[in-house]
Amino acid sequence: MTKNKNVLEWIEEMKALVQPDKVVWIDGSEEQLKEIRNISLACGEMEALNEEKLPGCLLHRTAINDVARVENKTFICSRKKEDAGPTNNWEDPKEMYAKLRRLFDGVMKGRTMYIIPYCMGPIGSPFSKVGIEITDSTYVVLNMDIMTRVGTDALKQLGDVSNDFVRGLHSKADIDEDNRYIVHFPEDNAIWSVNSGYGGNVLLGKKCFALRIASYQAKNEGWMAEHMLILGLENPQGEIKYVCAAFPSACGKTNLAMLIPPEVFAKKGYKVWTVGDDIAWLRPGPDGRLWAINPENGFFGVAPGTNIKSNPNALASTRKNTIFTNVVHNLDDNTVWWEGLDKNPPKNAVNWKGEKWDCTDGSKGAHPNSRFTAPAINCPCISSEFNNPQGVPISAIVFGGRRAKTAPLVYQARSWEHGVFVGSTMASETTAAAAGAVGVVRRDPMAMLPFCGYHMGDYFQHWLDMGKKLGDKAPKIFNVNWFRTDDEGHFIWPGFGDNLRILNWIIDRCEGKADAVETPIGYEPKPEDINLEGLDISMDTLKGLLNVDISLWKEEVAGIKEFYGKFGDRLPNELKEQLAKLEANLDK
Ligand SMILES: Nc1nc2c(ncn2[C@@H]2O[C@H](COP(=O)(O)OP(=O)(O)OP(=O)(O)O)[C@@H](O)[C@H]2O)c(=O)[nH]1
Ligand SMILES: O=C([O-])CC(=O)C(=O)O
Ligand SMILES: [Mn+2]
Repeated sequence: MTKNKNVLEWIEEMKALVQPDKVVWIDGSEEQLKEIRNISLACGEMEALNEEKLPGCLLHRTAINDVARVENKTFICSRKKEDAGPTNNWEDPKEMYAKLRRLFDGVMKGRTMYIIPYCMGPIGSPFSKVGIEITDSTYVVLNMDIMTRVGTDALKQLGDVSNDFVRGLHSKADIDEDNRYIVHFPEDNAIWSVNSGYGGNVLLGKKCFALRIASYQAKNEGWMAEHMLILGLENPQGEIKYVCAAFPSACGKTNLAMLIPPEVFAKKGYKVWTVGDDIAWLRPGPDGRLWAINPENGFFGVAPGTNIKSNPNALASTRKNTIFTNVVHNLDDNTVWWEGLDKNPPKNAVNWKGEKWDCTDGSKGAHPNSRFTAPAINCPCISSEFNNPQGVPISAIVFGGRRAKTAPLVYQARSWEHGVFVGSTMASETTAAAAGAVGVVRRDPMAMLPFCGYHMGDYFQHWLDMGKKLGDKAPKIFNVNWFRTDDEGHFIWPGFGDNLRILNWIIDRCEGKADAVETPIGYEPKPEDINLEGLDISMDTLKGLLNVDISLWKEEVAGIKEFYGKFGDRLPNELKEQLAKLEANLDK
Protein backbone atom coordinates (compact mmCIF):
# COMPACT_ATOMS: atom_id res chain seq x y z
CA MET A 1 0.00 0.00 0.00
CA THR A 2 2.91 2.38 0.58
CA LYS A 3 6.62 2.71 -0.11
CA ASN A 4 7.10 5.05 2.84
CA LYS A 5 9.99 3.54 4.83
CA ASN A 6 9.07 5.39 8.02
CA VAL A 7 5.68 3.71 7.95
CA LEU A 8 6.95 0.28 6.97
CA GLU A 9 9.71 0.19 9.58
CA TRP A 10 7.32 1.22 12.33
CA ILE A 11 4.77 -1.42 11.24
CA GLU A 12 7.48 -4.13 11.33
CA GLU A 13 8.51 -3.06 14.82
CA MET A 14 4.92 -3.16 16.10
CA LYS A 15 4.28 -6.50 14.39
CA ALA A 16 7.25 -8.02 16.18
CA LEU A 17 5.84 -6.71 19.46
CA VAL A 18 2.19 -7.79 19.18
CA GLN A 19 2.78 -10.94 17.03
CA PRO A 20 -0.49 -11.13 15.08
CA ASP A 21 -1.59 -14.22 13.13
CA LYS A 22 -2.59 -12.05 10.21
CA VAL A 23 -2.07 -8.50 8.97
CA VAL A 24 -4.68 -6.54 6.98
CA TRP A 25 -4.10 -3.07 5.51
CA ILE A 26 -7.30 -1.03 5.32
CA ASP A 27 -7.57 0.44 1.82
CA GLY A 28 -10.93 2.16 2.30
CA SER A 29 -12.66 0.18 -0.48
CA GLU A 30 -16.32 -0.80 -0.22
CA GLU A 31 -15.52 -4.50 -0.79
CA GLN A 32 -12.99 -4.67 2.00
CA LEU A 33 -15.29 -2.88 4.45
CA LYS A 34 -18.08 -5.30 3.61
CA GLU A 35 -15.72 -8.16 4.37
CA ILE A 36 -14.72 -6.67 7.72
CA ARG A 37 -18.32 -6.02 8.57
CA ASN A 38 -19.05 -9.71 7.96
CA ILE A 39 -16.13 -10.75 10.14
CA SER A 40 -17.40 -8.42 12.85
CA LEU A 41 -20.89 -9.91 12.65
CA ALA A 42 -19.57 -13.47 12.61
CA CYS A 43 -17.47 -13.02 15.75
CA GLY A 44 -20.34 -11.28 17.56
CA GLU A 45 -18.61 -7.92 17.97
CA MET A 46 -21.45 -6.31 16.01
CA GLU A 47 -25.10 -7.18 15.36
CA ALA A 48 -26.84 -6.18 12.12
CA LEU A 49 -30.02 -4.12 12.50
CA ASN A 50 -33.24 -4.01 10.47
CA GLU A 51 -32.15 -3.51 6.82
CA GLU A 52 -35.37 -1.73 5.88
CA LYS A 53 -35.65 0.68 8.80
CA LEU A 54 -31.95 1.17 9.51
CA PRO A 55 -30.03 0.16 6.36
CA GLY A 56 -26.35 -0.51 6.90
CA CYS A 57 -26.66 0.05 10.67
CA LEU A 58 -24.92 -2.01 13.34
CA LEU A 59 -25.23 -2.46 17.10
CA HIS A 60 -22.34 -2.92 19.51
CA ARG A 61 -22.15 -3.36 23.27
CA THR A 62 -18.93 -2.63 25.14
CA ALA A 63 -17.94 -4.41 28.36
CA ILE A 64 -19.92 -2.99 31.28
CA ASN A 65 -16.76 -1.61 32.87
CA ASP A 66 -15.75 0.12 29.63
CA VAL A 67 -18.36 2.73 28.74
CA ALA A 68 -16.64 6.15 28.80
CA ARG A 69 -13.31 7.92 28.61
CA VAL A 70 -11.04 7.12 31.56
CA GLU A 71 -9.34 10.34 32.58
CA ASN A 72 -7.45 8.76 35.49
CA LYS A 73 -5.91 6.24 33.04
CA THR A 74 -5.06 8.84 30.40
CA PHE A 75 -1.42 10.00 30.35
CA ILE A 76 0.66 12.67 28.67
CA CYS A 77 4.20 11.24 28.75
CA SER A 78 6.38 14.14 27.70
CA ARG A 79 10.06 13.73 28.50
CA LYS A 80 9.91 16.33 31.24
CA LYS A 81 7.15 16.13 33.82
CA GLU A 82 6.61 19.89 33.91
CA ASP A 83 5.80 19.88 30.19
CA ALA A 84 2.68 17.78 30.86
CA GLY A 85 1.63 20.28 33.51
CA PRO A 86 -0.44 20.02 36.68
CA THR A 87 -3.68 18.94 34.97
CA ASN A 88 -2.39 15.81 33.20
CA ASN A 89 -1.31 12.41 34.49
CA TRP A 90 2.35 11.85 33.73
CA GLU A 91 4.91 9.07 33.90
CA ASP A 92 8.44 8.91 32.60
CA PRO A 93 8.16 7.83 28.94
CA LYS A 94 10.89 5.19 29.30
CA GLU A 95 9.07 3.55 32.19
CA MET A 96 5.70 3.89 30.50
CA TYR A 97 6.98 2.32 27.27
CA ALA A 98 8.42 -0.56 29.30
CA LYS A 99 5.14 -1.12 31.12
CA LEU A 100 3.11 -0.94 27.91
CA ARG A 101 5.50 -3.20 26.00
CA ARG A 102 4.78 -5.91 28.58
CA LEU A 103 1.02 -5.44 28.02
CA PHE A 104 1.37 -5.46 24.21
CA ASP A 105 3.87 -8.34 24.10
CA GLY A 106 2.24 -11.04 21.93
CA VAL A 107 -1.20 -9.52 22.55
CA MET A 108 -2.37 -10.18 18.96
CA LYS A 109 -1.42 -13.89 18.89
CA GLY A 110 -4.44 -15.62 17.34
CA ARG A 111 -5.81 -12.25 16.19
CA THR A 112 -5.71 -10.10 13.08
CA MET A 113 -3.77 -6.85 13.10
CA TYR A 114 -5.59 -4.16 11.13
CA ILE A 115 -3.54 -1.22 9.87
CA ILE A 116 -5.73 1.84 9.34
CA PRO A 117 -4.14 4.79 7.50
CA TYR A 118 -6.39 7.81 8.06
CA CYS A 119 -6.48 11.50 7.31
CA MET A 120 -7.76 14.13 9.77
CA GLY A 121 -9.20 16.92 7.64
CA PRO A 122 -10.21 17.00 3.98
CA ILE A 123 -7.95 15.04 1.62
CA GLY A 124 -5.72 17.54 -0.15
CA SER A 125 -6.04 20.26 2.48
CA PRO A 126 -2.70 21.75 3.57
CA PHE A 127 -4.10 21.70 7.13
CA SER A 128 -4.90 17.97 7.20
CA LYS A 129 -2.72 15.51 9.06
CA VAL A 130 -2.23 11.79 8.71
CA GLY A 131 -2.31 9.06 11.33
CA ILE A 132 -1.98 5.30 11.25
CA GLU A 133 -3.82 3.20 13.79
CA ILE A 134 -2.96 -0.41 14.42
CA THR A 135 -5.78 -2.31 16.12
CA ASP A 136 -7.16 -5.79 16.73
CA SER A 137 -10.75 -4.56 16.82
CA THR A 138 -13.13 -4.65 13.86
CA TYR A 139 -15.31 -2.20 15.85
CA VAL A 140 -12.43 0.29 15.67
CA VAL A 141 -11.94 -0.29 11.93
CA LEU A 142 -15.62 0.25 11.13
CA ASN A 143 -15.89 3.32 13.40
CA MET A 144 -12.68 4.89 12.06
CA ASP A 145 -14.08 4.42 8.55
CA ILE A 146 -17.02 6.66 9.53
CA MET A 147 -15.14 9.18 11.68
CA THR A 148 -12.11 9.78 9.42
CA ARG A 149 -11.00 9.48 5.78
CA VAL A 150 -9.36 6.02 5.76
CA GLY A 151 -7.30 4.05 3.25
CA THR A 152 -5.13 4.74 0.21
CA ASP A 153 -6.14 8.43 0.01
CA ALA A 154 -4.66 8.98 3.47
CA LEU A 155 -1.38 7.32 2.45
CA LYS A 156 -1.30 9.49 -0.66
CA GLN A 157 -1.74 12.55 1.54
CA LEU A 158 1.25 11.40 3.62
CA GLY A 159 3.45 10.72 0.60
CA ASP A 160 6.40 8.37 0.14
CA VAL A 161 8.99 10.05 2.33
CA SER A 162 7.28 12.07 5.09
CA ASN A 163 7.74 11.05 8.70
CA ASP A 164 4.95 13.35 9.87
CA PHE A 165 2.28 10.85 10.89
CA VAL A 166 0.84 9.90 14.26
CA ARG A 167 1.69 6.34 15.27
CA GLY A 168 -1.30 4.79 17.03
CA LEU A 169 -1.24 1.35 18.60
CA HIS A 170 -4.41 -0.12 20.09
CA SER A 171 -5.37 -3.51 21.47
CA LYS A 172 -8.53 -4.57 23.27
CA ALA A 173 -6.25 -7.08 25.03
CA ASP A 174 -8.52 -8.54 27.78
CA ILE A 175 -10.48 -5.31 28.52
CA ASP A 176 -8.74 -5.59 31.89
CA GLU A 177 -9.76 -2.42 33.72
CA ASP A 178 -6.74 -2.47 36.03
CA ASN A 179 -4.37 -2.45 33.07
CA ARG A 180 -6.26 0.05 30.92
CA TYR A 181 -3.99 2.82 29.63
CA ILE A 182 -4.55 5.63 27.14
CA VAL A 183 -1.06 7.05 26.69
CA HIS A 184 0.27 9.91 24.57
CA PHE A 185 3.92 10.55 23.77
CA PRO A 186 3.67 14.02 22.18
CA GLU A 187 7.38 14.27 21.34
CA ASP A 188 7.22 10.91 19.49
CA ASN A 189 3.93 11.55 17.68
CA ALA A 190 2.71 8.35 19.31
CA ILE A 191 -0.43 7.05 21.09
CA TRP A 192 -0.70 3.65 22.81
CA SER A 193 -4.11 2.50 24.02
CA VAL A 194 -4.77 -0.86 25.67
CA ASN A 195 -7.53 -2.79 27.45
CA SER A 196 -10.44 -0.65 26.29
CA GLY A 197 -12.97 -0.91 23.48
CA TYR A 198 -14.86 2.36 24.14
CA GLY A 199 -14.87 5.06 21.42
CA GLY A 200 -13.14 7.98 23.10
CA ASN A 201 -10.35 5.67 24.30
CA VAL A 202 -9.79 3.72 21.08
CA LEU A 203 -10.77 5.79 18.03
CA LEU A 204 -7.32 7.31 18.16
CA GLY A 205 -7.96 9.95 15.48
CA LYS A 206 -10.44 11.69 17.73
CA LYS A 207 -9.55 12.93 21.22
CA CYS A 208 -6.09 11.32 21.30
CA PHE A 209 -4.75 12.72 18.01
CA ALA A 210 -7.04 15.58 16.94
CA LEU A 211 -6.91 17.17 20.41
CA ARG A 212 -4.11 15.88 22.67
CA ILE A 213 -1.34 15.37 20.10
CA ALA A 214 -2.64 18.10 17.77
CA SER A 215 -2.81 20.71 20.55
CA TYR A 216 0.89 20.09 21.19
CA GLN A 217 1.70 20.34 17.46
CA ALA A 218 -0.49 23.43 17.16
CA LYS A 219 1.40 25.24 19.90
CA ASN A 220 4.72 24.50 18.15
CA GLU A 221 3.40 25.34 14.67
CA GLY A 222 1.28 28.43 15.46
CA TRP A 223 -2.29 27.16 15.16
CA MET A 224 -4.98 25.81 17.52
CA ALA A 225 -6.63 22.40 18.06
CA GLU A 226 -9.81 22.89 20.06
CA HIS A 227 -12.79 20.97 21.49
CA MET A 228 -15.23 23.04 19.44
CA LEU A 229 -18.18 22.70 17.12
CA ILE A 230 -18.21 24.81 13.96
CA LEU A 231 -21.50 26.13 12.59
CA GLY A 232 -22.59 28.55 9.90
CA LEU A 233 -25.54 30.84 10.64
CA GLU A 234 -27.31 32.00 7.49
CA ASN A 235 -29.44 35.15 7.73
CA PRO A 236 -32.45 36.07 5.55
CA GLN A 237 -30.11 37.91 3.13
CA GLY A 238 -28.28 34.63 2.54
CA GLU A 239 -25.06 35.72 4.29
CA ILE A 240 -23.37 33.02 6.38
CA LYS A 241 -21.30 33.80 9.48
CA TYR A 242 -19.30 31.07 11.18
CA VAL A 243 -19.12 30.42 14.90
CA CYS A 244 -17.00 28.00 16.96
CA ALA A 245 -18.18 26.88 20.38
CA ALA A 246 -16.31 25.00 23.10
CA PHE A 247 -18.51 23.17 25.61
CA PRO A 248 -17.32 20.23 27.74
CA SER A 249 -18.33 16.68 26.82
CA ALA A 250 -22.11 16.11 26.78
CA CYS A 251 -22.85 19.84 27.20
CA GLY A 252 -24.53 20.49 23.87
CA LYS A 253 -22.01 20.83 20.99
CA THR A 254 -23.72 18.36 18.65
CA ASN A 255 -27.09 19.91 19.44
CA LEU A 256 -25.98 23.49 18.78
CA ALA A 257 -24.07 22.50 15.63
CA MET A 258 -27.26 21.02 14.10
CA LEU A 259 -29.73 23.55 15.47
CA ILE A 260 -33.07 24.05 13.72
CA PRO A 261 -34.27 27.66 14.13
CA PRO A 262 -37.59 28.29 15.88
CA GLU A 263 -40.48 28.75 13.48
CA VAL A 264 -40.53 32.56 13.58
CA PHE A 265 -36.86 32.61 12.55
CA ALA A 266 -37.15 29.77 10.04
CA LYS A 267 -39.97 31.61 8.25
CA LYS A 268 -37.75 34.65 7.84
CA GLY A 269 -35.05 32.48 6.28
CA TYR A 270 -32.58 31.81 9.10
CA LYS A 271 -30.67 28.52 8.78
CA VAL A 272 -27.87 26.73 10.57
CA TRP A 273 -25.27 24.71 8.65
CA THR A 274 -23.02 22.15 10.39
CA VAL A 275 -19.29 22.16 9.67
CA GLY A 276 -18.30 20.15 12.76
CA ASP A 277 -19.75 18.99 16.08
CA ASP A 278 -16.74 18.26 18.29
CA ILE A 279 -13.29 19.36 17.09
CA ALA A 280 -11.94 22.41 15.26
CA TRP A 281 -8.45 23.06 13.90
CA LEU A 282 -7.97 26.82 13.56
CA ARG A 283 -5.34 28.89 11.75
CA PRO A 284 -4.82 32.50 10.75
CA GLY A 285 -5.53 32.71 7.01
CA PRO A 286 -3.81 34.86 4.38
CA ASP A 287 -6.44 37.57 5.08
CA GLY A 288 -5.44 37.67 8.76
CA ARG A 289 -8.70 36.19 9.98
CA LEU A 290 -9.01 32.91 11.90
CA TRP A 291 -10.09 29.96 9.69
CA ALA A 292 -11.39 26.59 10.90
CA ILE A 293 -11.59 23.07 9.52
CA ASN A 294 -13.30 20.08 11.08
CA PRO A 295 -10.72 17.27 11.08
CA GLU A 296 -13.42 14.60 11.43
CA ASN A 297 -15.65 12.93 8.85
CA GLY A 298 -18.52 11.79 11.09
CA PHE A 299 -20.29 12.36 14.40
CA PHE A 300 -19.69 10.34 17.56
CA GLY A 301 -22.77 11.68 19.31
CA VAL A 302 -24.56 11.15 22.62
CA ALA A 303 -27.70 9.07 21.94
CA PRO A 304 -29.90 9.73 25.03
CA GLY A 305 -31.99 12.86 24.63
CA THR A 306 -31.64 12.84 20.84
CA ASN A 307 -35.13 12.92 19.32
CA ILE A 308 -37.22 14.34 16.53
CA LYS A 309 -37.88 17.53 18.51
CA SER A 310 -34.52 18.15 20.26
CA ASN A 311 -32.23 17.33 17.32
CA PRO A 312 -33.99 16.07 14.17
CA ASN A 313 -30.81 16.56 12.11
CA ALA A 314 -28.76 14.29 14.38
CA LEU A 315 -31.55 11.73 14.37
CA ALA A 316 -31.75 11.84 10.57
CA SER A 317 -27.97 11.37 10.42
CA THR A 318 -28.35 8.05 12.25
CA ARG A 319 -30.94 6.46 9.92
CA LYS A 320 -28.38 4.67 7.72
CA ASN A 321 -24.79 3.34 7.83
CA THR A 322 -24.54 4.16 11.54
CA ILE A 323 -23.02 2.24 14.44
CA PHE A 324 -24.94 2.33 17.73
CA THR A 325 -23.04 1.60 20.94
CA ASN A 326 -24.64 0.68 24.28
CA VAL A 327 -28.23 1.55 23.34
CA VAL A 328 -31.38 -0.59 23.82
CA HIS A 329 -31.96 -3.35 21.25
CA ASN A 330 -35.64 -3.61 20.31
CA LEU A 331 -36.10 -7.32 19.54
CA ASP A 332 -39.56 -6.94 18.01
CA ASP A 333 -38.37 -5.08 14.94
CA ASN A 334 -34.58 -5.30 15.36
CA THR A 335 -34.11 -1.55 15.81
CA VAL A 336 -32.66 0.60 18.60
CA TRP A 337 -34.02 2.82 21.36
CA TRP A 338 -32.67 5.12 24.07
CA GLU A 339 -34.03 7.26 26.87
CA GLY A 340 -35.51 10.44 25.44
CA LEU A 341 -36.01 9.03 21.89
CA ASP A 342 -39.79 8.81 22.35
CA LYS A 343 -42.29 7.85 25.01
CA ASN A 344 -42.61 4.23 23.80
CA PRO A 345 -39.80 2.11 25.23
CA PRO A 346 -39.84 -1.32 23.58
CA LYS A 347 -41.50 -4.11 25.57
CA ASN A 348 -39.40 -6.90 24.12
CA ALA A 349 -35.89 -5.60 24.46
CA VAL A 350 -32.29 -6.06 25.60
CA ASN A 351 -30.56 -3.30 27.59
CA TRP A 352 -27.05 -1.92 27.04
CA LYS A 353 -25.62 -4.66 29.26
CA GLY A 354 -27.08 -7.35 26.98
CA GLU A 355 -29.75 -8.40 29.51
CA LYS A 356 -33.48 -8.81 28.95
CA TRP A 357 -34.86 -5.35 29.84
CA ASP A 358 -38.14 -4.55 31.58
CA CYS A 359 -38.85 -0.91 30.73
CA THR A 360 -41.21 -0.59 33.71
CA ASP A 361 -38.67 -1.52 36.40
CA GLY A 362 -37.13 1.97 36.59
CA SER A 363 -33.72 0.97 35.24
CA LYS A 364 -32.11 2.72 32.28
CA GLY A 365 -32.15 0.73 29.04
CA ALA A 366 -29.39 2.66 27.29
CA HIS A 367 -26.19 3.77 29.00
CA PRO A 368 -26.23 7.56 29.65
CA ASN A 369 -23.07 7.75 27.51
CA SER A 370 -24.42 5.51 24.75
CA ARG A 371 -23.40 6.83 21.34
CA PHE A 372 -24.08 6.82 17.62
CA THR A 373 -21.30 6.94 15.01
CA ALA A 374 -22.86 8.56 11.95
CA PRO A 375 -21.32 9.68 8.64
CA ALA A 376 -21.29 13.49 8.26
CA ILE A 377 -22.73 13.19 4.74
CA ASN A 378 -25.96 11.82 6.27
CA CYS A 379 -26.62 15.13 8.01
CA PRO A 380 -29.41 17.13 6.30
CA CYS A 381 -27.79 20.42 7.35
CA ILE A 382 -24.16 19.58 6.51
CA SER A 383 -22.39 22.71 5.32
CA SER A 384 -21.39 23.07 1.67
CA GLU A 385 -17.97 24.06 3.10
CA PHE A 386 -17.54 20.77 5.00
CA ASN A 387 -14.83 19.55 2.60
CA ASN A 388 -13.40 22.98 1.79
CA PRO A 389 -9.62 22.56 2.19
CA GLN A 390 -9.29 26.18 3.42
CA GLY A 391 -12.04 25.84 6.02
CA VAL A 392 -14.35 28.68 7.04
CA PRO A 393 -13.64 32.16 8.54
CA ILE A 394 -14.68 32.45 12.20
CA SER A 395 -16.57 35.52 13.48
CA ALA A 396 -17.18 34.42 17.07
CA ILE A 397 -15.83 31.97 19.62
CA VAL A 398 -18.31 30.85 22.26
CA PHE A 399 -17.45 29.16 25.55
CA GLY A 400 -20.04 27.47 27.73
CA GLY A 401 -20.86 24.77 30.21
CA ARG A 402 -23.44 23.37 32.60
CA ARG A 403 -23.94 25.70 35.52
CA ALA A 404 -27.13 25.48 37.59
CA LYS A 405 -26.26 28.92 39.00
CA THR A 406 -23.65 31.67 38.58
CA ALA A 407 -23.06 31.90 34.80
CA PRO A 408 -25.67 34.00 32.97
CA LEU A 409 -27.38 32.96 29.74
CA VAL A 410 -24.87 34.95 27.66
CA TYR A 411 -22.17 37.59 28.00
CA GLN A 412 -19.40 38.96 25.82
CA ALA A 413 -15.78 39.36 26.79
CA ARG A 414 -14.42 42.91 26.65
CA SER A 415 -11.38 41.89 24.58
CA TRP A 416 -9.47 38.82 23.35
CA GLU A 417 -7.41 38.84 26.56
CA HIS A 418 -10.53 39.01 28.68
CA GLY A 419 -12.00 36.23 26.50
CA VAL A 420 -8.99 34.02 27.22
CA PHE A 421 -9.60 34.69 30.92
CA VAL A 422 -13.29 33.71 30.51
CA GLY A 423 -12.30 30.49 28.70
CA SER A 424 -9.55 29.64 31.17
CA THR A 425 -11.93 29.94 34.13
CA MET A 426 -14.81 27.95 32.61
CA ALA A 427 -16.44 25.50 34.96
CA SER A 428 -19.06 22.87 34.30
CA GLU A 429 -20.87 20.01 36.00
CA THR A 430 -19.32 16.66 35.07
CA THR A 431 -21.27 14.29 32.79
CA ALA A 432 -21.38 10.59 31.89
CA ALA A 433 -18.92 11.12 29.02
CA ALA A 434 -16.06 10.35 31.42
CA ALA A 435 -15.88 7.65 34.10
CA GLY A 436 -16.40 9.06 37.62
CA ALA A 437 -18.93 11.18 39.50
CA VAL A 438 -21.59 13.06 37.51
CA GLY A 439 -22.89 16.56 38.35
CA VAL A 440 -19.83 17.85 40.20
CA VAL A 441 -18.71 21.38 39.22
CA ARG A 442 -15.11 21.42 38.06
CA ARG A 443 -12.93 23.90 36.19
CA ASP A 444 -12.62 22.87 32.56
CA PRO A 445 -10.69 25.60 30.71
CA MET A 446 -11.84 25.97 27.10
CA ALA A 447 -13.47 22.48 27.56
CA MET A 448 -9.90 21.17 27.12
CA LEU A 449 -9.04 19.97 30.64
CA PRO A 450 -9.06 16.28 29.59
CA PHE A 451 -7.65 17.00 26.12
CA CYS A 452 -4.71 19.39 26.37
CA GLY A 453 -1.49 17.57 25.42
CA TYR A 454 0.87 19.89 27.30
CA HIS A 455 1.14 22.31 30.23
CA MET A 456 -2.11 24.23 30.52
CA GLY A 457 -0.33 27.42 31.61
CA ASP A 458 1.55 27.33 28.29
CA TYR A 459 -1.75 26.62 26.55
CA PHE A 460 -3.21 29.85 27.99
CA GLN A 461 -0.11 31.70 26.82
CA HIS A 462 -0.57 30.21 23.35
CA TRP A 463 -4.15 31.55 23.27
CA LEU A 464 -2.86 35.01 24.24
CA ASP A 465 -0.16 34.82 21.54
CA MET A 466 -2.73 33.87 18.89
CA GLY A 467 -4.76 36.93 19.90
CA LYS A 468 -1.73 39.16 19.35
CA LYS A 469 -1.17 37.61 15.94
CA LEU A 470 -4.83 38.11 14.92
CA GLY A 471 -5.09 41.64 16.32
CA ASP A 472 -8.31 43.41 15.38
CA LYS A 473 -9.22 40.55 13.00
CA ALA A 474 -9.61 38.18 15.98
CA PRO A 475 -13.06 36.65 16.52
CA LYS A 476 -15.11 38.15 19.36
CA ILE A 477 -15.40 35.91 22.43
CA PHE A 478 -18.62 35.05 24.31
CA ASN A 479 -19.80 32.77 27.11
CA VAL A 480 -23.18 31.01 27.28
CA ASN A 481 -25.02 28.83 29.79
CA TRP A 482 -28.16 26.97 28.66
CA PHE A 483 -28.38 25.09 31.94
CA ARG A 484 -29.46 27.47 34.72
CA THR A 485 -32.09 25.77 36.89
CA ASP A 486 -34.96 26.97 39.06
CA ASP A 487 -35.53 25.98 42.70
CA GLU A 488 -37.00 22.65 41.60
CA GLY A 489 -33.98 21.87 39.43
CA HIS A 490 -35.74 22.44 36.08
CA PHE A 491 -33.89 24.15 33.24
CA ILE A 492 -35.23 27.72 32.93
CA TRP A 493 -34.07 28.40 29.36
CA PRO A 494 -35.79 26.19 26.73
CA GLY A 495 -32.46 25.62 24.93
CA PHE A 496 -31.99 23.61 21.73
CA GLY A 497 -33.54 25.47 18.72
CA ASP A 498 -34.20 28.54 20.85
CA ASN A 499 -30.46 28.96 21.37
CA LEU A 500 -30.60 30.61 17.93
CA ARG A 501 -32.03 33.68 19.66
CA ILE A 502 -28.72 34.00 21.51
CA LEU A 503 -26.56 33.16 18.48
CA ASN A 504 -28.35 35.93 16.67
CA TRP A 505 -27.34 38.51 19.30
CA ILE A 506 -23.79 37.16 19.17
CA ILE A 507 -23.55 37.67 15.40
CA ASP A 508 -25.19 41.09 15.68
CA ARG A 509 -22.50 42.06 18.20
CA CYS A 510 -19.76 40.88 15.84
CA GLU A 511 -21.30 43.01 13.09
CA GLY A 512 -21.67 46.01 15.35
CA LYS A 513 -25.46 45.85 15.00
CA ALA A 514 -26.47 45.27 18.63
CA ASP A 515 -26.05 47.22 21.82
CA ALA A 516 -24.84 45.86 25.14
CA VAL A 517 -24.75 46.77 28.81
CA GLU A 518 -21.60 46.66 30.88
CA THR A 519 -21.64 44.30 33.90
CA PRO A 520 -18.82 43.35 36.30
CA ILE A 521 -18.15 40.19 34.23
CA GLY A 522 -18.49 41.58 30.68
CA TYR A 523 -21.04 42.87 28.18
CA GLU A 524 -24.60 41.55 28.36
CA PRO A 525 -27.46 42.01 25.92
CA LYS A 526 -30.16 44.49 26.72
CA PRO A 527 -33.03 42.09 27.52
CA GLU A 528 -35.18 43.69 24.81
CA ASP A 529 -32.49 42.84 22.22
CA ILE A 530 -33.10 39.10 22.67
CA ASN A 531 -35.95 38.23 20.33
CA LEU A 532 -38.50 36.22 22.40
CA GLU A 533 -41.17 36.12 19.66
CA GLY A 534 -43.14 32.88 19.78
CA LEU A 535 -41.58 31.85 23.06
CA ASP A 536 -43.41 31.38 26.35
CA ILE A 537 -40.86 33.25 28.47
CA SER A 538 -41.45 36.53 30.30
CA MET A 539 -39.10 39.50 30.26
CA ASP A 540 -38.60 38.97 34.01
CA THR A 541 -37.48 35.38 33.48
CA LEU A 542 -35.03 36.58 30.85
CA LYS A 543 -33.72 39.25 33.21
CA GLY A 544 -33.28 36.53 35.84
CA LEU A 545 -31.30 34.40 33.36
CA LEU A 546 -29.01 37.38 32.71
CA ASN A 547 -28.61 38.30 36.36
CA VAL A 548 -25.06 38.50 37.75
CA ASP A 549 -25.24 37.49 41.43
CA ILE A 550 -22.39 39.38 43.11
CA SER A 551 -22.02 37.05 46.09
CA LEU A 552 -21.95 33.94 43.86
CA TRP A 553 -19.35 35.64 41.66
CA LYS A 554 -17.23 36.40 44.71
CA GLU A 555 -17.28 32.67 45.49
CA GLU A 556 -16.35 32.12 41.86
CA VAL A 557 -13.32 34.37 42.25
CA ALA A 558 -12.18 32.31 45.23
CA GLY A 559 -12.53 29.14 43.13
CA ILE A 560 -10.58 30.69 40.26
CA LYS A 561 -7.76 31.74 42.60
CA GLU A 562 -7.45 28.21 43.91
CA PHE A 563 -7.46 26.80 40.38
CA TYR A 564 -4.96 29.35 39.05
CA GLY A 565 -2.70 28.49 42.00
CA LYS A 566 -1.92 25.15 40.32
CA PHE A 567 -0.08 26.80 37.44
CA GLY A 568 2.56 28.65 39.45
CA ASP A 569 4.82 30.85 37.37
CA ARG A 570 3.50 29.38 34.12
CA LEU A 571 0.26 31.32 34.59
CA PRO A 572 0.45 34.32 32.22
CA ASN A 573 0.43 37.74 33.90
CA GLU A 574 -2.37 38.92 31.63
CA LEU A 575 -4.68 36.39 33.29
CA LYS A 576 -3.64 37.44 36.81
CA GLU A 577 -4.48 41.00 35.80
CA GLN A 578 -7.88 39.96 34.43
CA LEU A 579 -8.65 38.18 37.70
CA ALA A 580 -7.71 41.27 39.70
CA LYS A 581 -9.94 43.36 37.45
CA LEU A 582 -12.90 41.01 37.97
CA GLU A 583 -12.39 41.15 41.72
CA ALA A 584 -12.27 44.95 41.65
CA ASN A 585 -15.39 45.13 39.47
CA LEU A 586 -17.31 42.99 41.96
CA ASP A 587 -16.30 45.31 44.81
CA LYS A 588 -17.43 48.47 43.01
N1 LIG B 1 -31.41 21.64 28.65
C1 LIG B 1 -30.67 21.56 27.56
N2 LIG B 1 -30.04 20.39 27.28
C2 LIG B 1 -29.28 20.34 26.18
C3 LIG B 1 -29.13 21.47 25.30
N3 LIG B 1 -28.31 21.10 24.29
C4 LIG B 1 -27.96 19.80 24.54
N4 LIG B 1 -28.56 19.33 25.66
C5 LIG B 1 -28.45 17.96 26.22
O1 LIG B 1 -27.10 17.72 26.59
C6 LIG B 1 -26.71 16.38 26.29
C7 LIG B 1 -25.47 16.36 25.47
O2 LIG B 1 -25.65 17.10 24.29
P1 LIG B 1 -24.66 16.94 23.04
O3 LIG B 1 -25.06 17.97 22.03
O4 LIG B 1 -24.63 15.54 22.60
O5 LIG B 1 -23.27 17.29 23.76
P2 LIG B 1 -21.77 17.32 23.15
O6 LIG B 1 -21.12 18.52 23.74
O7 LIG B 1 -21.81 17.22 21.68
O8 LIG B 1 -21.13 16.01 23.79
P3 LIG B 1 -19.78 15.16 23.41
O9 LIG B 1 -20.09 14.35 22.21
O10 LIG B 1 -19.56 14.33 24.63
O11 LIG B 1 -18.63 16.10 23.21
C8 LIG B 1 -27.91 15.73 25.59
O12 LIG B 1 -28.60 14.93 26.51
C9 LIG B 1 -28.75 16.91 25.16
O13 LIG B 1 -30.10 16.58 25.11
C10 LIG B 1 -29.83 22.69 25.62
O14 LIG B 1 -29.74 23.71 24.93
N5 LIG B 1 -30.56 22.67 26.76
O1 LIG C 1 -14.45 11.19 23.25
C1 LIG C 1 -15.51 10.70 23.57
O2 LIG C 1 -15.65 9.63 24.16
C2 LIG C 1 -16.77 11.41 23.21
C3 LIG C 1 -16.64 12.84 23.21
O3 LIG C 1 -16.82 13.49 22.19
C4 LIG C 1 -16.25 13.51 24.46
O4 LIG C 1 -16.21 12.86 25.50
O5 LIG C 1 -16.02 14.73 24.41
MN1 LIG D 1 -16.66 15.79 22.59
